[in-house]
Formats: sequence, C-alpha cells, structure tokens
Amino acid sequence: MKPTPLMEIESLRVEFAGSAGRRVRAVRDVDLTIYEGETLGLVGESGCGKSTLGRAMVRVTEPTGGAIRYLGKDITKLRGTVFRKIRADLQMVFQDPFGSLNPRRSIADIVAEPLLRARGTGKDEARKIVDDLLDQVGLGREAGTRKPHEFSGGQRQRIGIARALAPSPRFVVADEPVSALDVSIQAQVINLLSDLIRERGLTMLFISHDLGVVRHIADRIAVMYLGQIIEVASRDDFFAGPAHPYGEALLSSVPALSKQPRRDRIELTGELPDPADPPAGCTFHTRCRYATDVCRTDAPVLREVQPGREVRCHLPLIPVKGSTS
Ligand SMILES: Nc1ncnc2c1ncn2[C@@H]1O[C@H](COP(=O)(O)OP(=O)(O)OP(=O)(O)O)[C@@H](O)[C@H]1O
Repeated sequence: MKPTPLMEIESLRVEFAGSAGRRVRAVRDVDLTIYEGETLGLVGESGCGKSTLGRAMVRVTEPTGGAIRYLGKDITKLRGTVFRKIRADLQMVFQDPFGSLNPRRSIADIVAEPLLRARGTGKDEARKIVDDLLDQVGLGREAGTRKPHEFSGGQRQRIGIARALAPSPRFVVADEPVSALDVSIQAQVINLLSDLIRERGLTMLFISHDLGVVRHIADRIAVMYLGQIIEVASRDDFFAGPAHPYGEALLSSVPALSKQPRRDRIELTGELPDPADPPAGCTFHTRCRYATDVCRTDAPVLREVQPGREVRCHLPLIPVKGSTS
C-alpha cells in the first residue's frame, strides 16, 4: 500500500534578524514529506536548523516563506478558530520538560490545558482523558494532584509527553526529548514513545543530534546541514552507509554505530559555517574531504539517487540509479 503523506513541506524558509542587520537563514528552501504513521528522525549538528524546522512545522515559529501542507491543506496562512482546530492535531514535546511546565499548576491541569483550549472538551471528559494518559505514560493517575517540582527529569518528560498527547494529535514534533535526561533514563522514555507511536498510530518528527537515540526510534532519517536537508534515507540504508559525505562523517564519529574500521574513521573538522553567510556552491564543501571544483561553485540540488533515497551532493557515496559510470 502506498504511504499517505501527512505533512508536505515545500520550499520552507525561516529567517531571523541577526546581529548588525544580518539575516540568519535558519531554514533554507526545505522540501520534505512525512508519511502517515512513520517516525522521521531529523539529525545534524547543533545550530543547523533542526529545532527551527520542527517548530515551524507546527507553527510554534512562523515561517518566512514556503508551504506546510497538512493532509493536503496549506496551514501556513491559517488563523483564528480554523487554525486552532488544526493546531490540536499538531503537538510538540520539548527538550526541557521543567522549563515547559508551569510550576504552580497541578499535573492534571497542565496535561488537561491543551485539551480544554484546543478541543473545547468538557471538564469531566478531560479529567478522564488525563487520568488515562497519566496511567499510560507510567506515572499513575495519582500524579495528577501533584506539582512539577515533585518529579524527576524522566518523570517530567513523561508529563510533557502526556500533555502533548492529550488532544489526540496526529503529528508530534519531539525536539531532543531525551537529551536532558540521564542515559539510563533515556531508553525508558524512548521505549515509552515507541509504544505510544504504535498504539496511537502517531506520525512523528523526532529531532536529535544523537544518532544512537535516533536509530532506536526512526523509520527514516533526514540529515540537515546549514538550514538544508542534504540526505533522506530509510534507517537501514542510512546506517548501512550514508550517501552524503556529511552523513558519513557524522556516523563515523559514533564508534559504536560506525561500520568503518577505526583507522578509516572520518573526522569532521572545522566549525559549522555562519548561517547568515553560508559558503558558495555546496555549503558543505569547506569541510568535505571529497570536494572538487564543481562543489566550490555549483550548489547541488536534493535529488533521488535510489528509490526512497535523496541526496544533495555532486558526488554521492552510493551508486546513482540509471548512471552508467
Ligand atoms: N529566535 C531566533 N533569533 C535569531 N536566531 C535564531 C533564533 N532561533 C534560532 N536562531 C539561529 O538559527 C540557527 C538554527 O538554530 P536551531 O536552534 O534551529 O538549530 P538546531 O539544529 O536545532 O540546534 P540546537 O540543537 O543547538 O538547538 C542558529 O544559527 C540559531 O542561532
């Protein structure tokens, strides 16, 4: 059966005013499709634009240009009640559960809030939904009467997840949901998210700089570099060998995941260039060990090199379909 696109991002741009009148192009003409029921892992170094893209998809951050189609409908210009209804379908789990929970309110009120606001659910029904959710995320309904400071980091992230799921969303952006947690707790929260994704048929954008975490949860991987998507592949294809030199370097830097012998590991040298002033040609050429003249002058486009596999590179590291060379 052909997968149904749930979110289709077209030429999406997000720009911020930087210092000295410069414009930070955090998301640059991104095209990306997320299919119903899948978890897409979005990876890349800090500052490459992952959070901005995720936040723009659910319009926590307003895009500067381009389209975000949710079930075929562009939601970038929607306002008022029409948007509020759709907004309930699109939720976010944040990295820092403590920072995103109001310390003075009870857990039941915190979890119920998006349900009452976005769906207009009655108080009694909301209470029942909240109780069930607190059970489902493993805290137990008794947790509803307590306050955020009474919980550990992992428990607070469970509260954050319950709150995001309260309005029964179809699409969830999880932005580094386990990076603030101890490694021993990370696996528990990832397992919980995986169970909830399966039980509820959720579609998810899972943002992380940690490839080890992404490998446990994502069906497909999208790699971002300086505001652009530079590779999209199934999880198995990506971990078997990325097609973009940047993905290769990222994977090579995680010894436990890399298939390369130690002596062949590739080091990613140099800083991420300034997003307000990206290099000409391929933006990765300044750090790429394979770069040739064309990479310094011509910007590559994101193209399908094998079925289901896209790469933005003049010299991909895998055979290109239809190529005779
Ligand atoms: N509100 C803002 N105003 C100005 N610049 C911003 C703003 N938000 C993000 N940026 C800049 O946009 C670029 C992308 O940031 P973003 O947080 O999306 O990256 P990221 O890949 O999610 O990194 P991290 O994992 O560190 O959050 C960075 O250069 C960042 O400094």
